[in-house]
Amino acid sequence: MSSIQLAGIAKAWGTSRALEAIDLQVDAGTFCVLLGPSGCGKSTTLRIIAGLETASAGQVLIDGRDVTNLPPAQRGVAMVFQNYALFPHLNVRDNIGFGLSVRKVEKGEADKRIAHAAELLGLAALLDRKPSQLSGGQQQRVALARALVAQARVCLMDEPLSNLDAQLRQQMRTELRELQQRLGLTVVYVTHDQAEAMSMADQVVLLNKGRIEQAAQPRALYAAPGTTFAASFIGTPAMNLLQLDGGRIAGSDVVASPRAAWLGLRPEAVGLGGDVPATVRSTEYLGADLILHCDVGTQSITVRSSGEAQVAAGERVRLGWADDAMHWFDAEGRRLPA
Ligand SMILES: Nc1ncnc2c1ncn2[C@@H]1O[C@H](COP(=O)(O)OP(=O)(O)OP(=O)(O)O)[C@@H](O)[C@H]1O
Repeated sequence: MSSIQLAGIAKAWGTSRALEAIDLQVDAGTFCVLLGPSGCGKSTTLRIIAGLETASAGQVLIDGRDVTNLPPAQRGVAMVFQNYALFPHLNVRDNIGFGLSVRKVEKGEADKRIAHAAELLGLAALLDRKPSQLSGGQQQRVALARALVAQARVCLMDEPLSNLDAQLRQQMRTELRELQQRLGLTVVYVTHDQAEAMSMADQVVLLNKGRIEQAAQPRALYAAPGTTFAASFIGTPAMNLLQLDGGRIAGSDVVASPRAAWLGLRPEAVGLGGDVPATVRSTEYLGADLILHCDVGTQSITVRSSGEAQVAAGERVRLGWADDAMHWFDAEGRRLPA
């Protein structure tokens, strides 16, 4: 098993800075997700770990060994891309084994590894097919099998599920996570989908404009976002951020904290029945849940209520929340202690 460490990694193209001061520890055998909006530097970070991009400053260590100046092939990492990068003219067997023949792994050994990976990923019956005869999910598994036969202990994945439909994506998330745990792989996985990140990761690294905004276990990130950016990026619907004005929710009489600039409330932490008057602007019925978009003073607040609740747009309601459901942030968006 291999750990990964990034120390002071920076990357610039000319005057445009893509990454600054990235310090990161990925423990051996864990699943680390790089998460963030488009352009925040996720792929660049991954490519620097892989050796496909050189850092402008800083060091990459794999298992304590400085690999900063080593070419990709000598780093012991495998990579799975969004488009799978399969060869259309080769069958599944040869696609899986491609890297082995390049590295002159002996045929008997190569066949054994291919058979094992195919078995593990449910591809054994498909070895003679061409990629065009496979579903998206099967192609994704072939790309994964190719990474596995390389026997790299570090697997780097750049949005590997983004070409799959929602249902298959869900299924592959579970499969990938199980496989990673079973084989004890160290995985660094790039996505912009926070639900994917939260459901798969041991550690979520949230990036914003080339810096680490917060790195934490999914539960810790959800329970105590360190900034308003993290608060609004994680969770569906997103956390409500209510602007405060002189210790009250702006435009209302509702008393909040005099020292904070923002009050954060998760939609599921707000309930019907309380003493905060609100007007329902619109509703979204989702079966199990009813999402209410309400106005409190001049602020908008989203409430996740039970699907059984009978509330319609235009209604006046009263909302409430527990004291410990309140998150406070200062004017710069930094979390304040409760
Ligand atoms: N080869 C390059 N030359 C110049 N700028 C680049 C290059 N590659 C990436 N960038 C810039 O670096 C920043 C980070 O890019 P990166 O691809 O790492 O973002 P990302 O978070 O993976 O985004 P996305 O989710 O859209 O793929 C962006 O501003 C991007 O425009």
